[in-house]
Amino acid sequence: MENIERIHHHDTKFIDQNGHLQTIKIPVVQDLARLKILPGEFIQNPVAANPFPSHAFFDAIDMAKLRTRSGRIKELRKLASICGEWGMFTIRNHGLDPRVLEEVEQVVRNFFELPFEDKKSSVGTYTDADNMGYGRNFFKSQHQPLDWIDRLAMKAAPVGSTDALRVWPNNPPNFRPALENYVRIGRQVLDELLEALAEAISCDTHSFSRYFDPNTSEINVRVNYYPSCPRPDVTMGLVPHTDASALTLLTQFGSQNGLQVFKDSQWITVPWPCHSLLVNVGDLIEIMSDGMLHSSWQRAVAQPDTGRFSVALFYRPPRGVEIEPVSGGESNKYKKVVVGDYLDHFYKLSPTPTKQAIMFAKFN
Ligand SMILES: O=C(O)CCC(=O)C(=O)O
Ligand SMILES: [Fe+2]
Repeated sequence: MENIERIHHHDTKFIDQNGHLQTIKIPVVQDLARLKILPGEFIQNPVAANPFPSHAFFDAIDMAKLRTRSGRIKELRKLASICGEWGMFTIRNHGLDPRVLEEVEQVVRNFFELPFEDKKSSVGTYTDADNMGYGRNFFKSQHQPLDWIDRLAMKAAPVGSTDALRVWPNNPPNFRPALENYVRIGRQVLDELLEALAEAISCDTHSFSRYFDPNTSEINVRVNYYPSCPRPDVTMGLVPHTDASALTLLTQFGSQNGLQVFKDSQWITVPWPCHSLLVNVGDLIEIMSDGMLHSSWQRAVAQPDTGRFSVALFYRPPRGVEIEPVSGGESNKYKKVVVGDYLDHFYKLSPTPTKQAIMFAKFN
């Protein structure tokens, strides 16, 4: 009993099957980790966690080479090959100063080190199920197994989109400037990669970038914290999913073996070093590229003796934009979709046991 009193709870809001807004209390994983407790709601069935890192390796895309006339073609070939195989790739020489990422790590750690009540008051409350703020998100029903994760989510673009909601922590005070710095430079990197990816599959340079607008495109920031877990073999850090973005830029720290991708009929640990950048292809690029690029089916596993953090920037065109697959021949495999319609469909359906949401944009 004594232990139970020391576990705080997130008030998690979700829309139930009847369309009603519900609130449920979900234990704060950081507290469970401190007490080394794994309640039954966290047990995933069937247990599919594969904590064994495989020997996979892929080389990082060298953005300095992409920026040279002589190196670009070769690097684009490498990009097409790695991205085609994995639905994701790592980058180096991207120009994002390591100090920017160090500051992100610092403020994220400082935030999670605050006592629960201070974390809560730092972020404030949010009143609907829009997945923003500190707590648990993407929750569907009381019967859903819980993931071993605490999260913090904010909208960084369009600028001012969450100013009315108090979802940016005000403690530590430099949290928002540090993250916004990462977003500002991260966006430049992603804009470059949108063009490179289009060229890599022999399409017009602007095939993907033309849907983005500096003033209205969206960037959501998600900080994922997977505290050390007493039973990583029976639970999951984050259930399998694709990202509902065009591209997602990620960095991670604390540990590096948490992210897995489903490839060649098995889950493989992504070869992604701490403090480096990973770019993940989301469903919207799969649609825009008419399936020539595919979004990765990914998940995160918890780890026994170390906590892990990842910070993800989800980049996508404005909700009202209609994206049209590049034409690859006689007939397209994917349909035109309005971004907002796709997102509504995606979040209504998720989580799914297999890669399903994308069928919404596919012929047959
Ligand atoms: O923690 C990670 O490495 C991945 C997180 C992720 O897939 C997500 O936030 O969508
Ligand atoms: Fe993801």
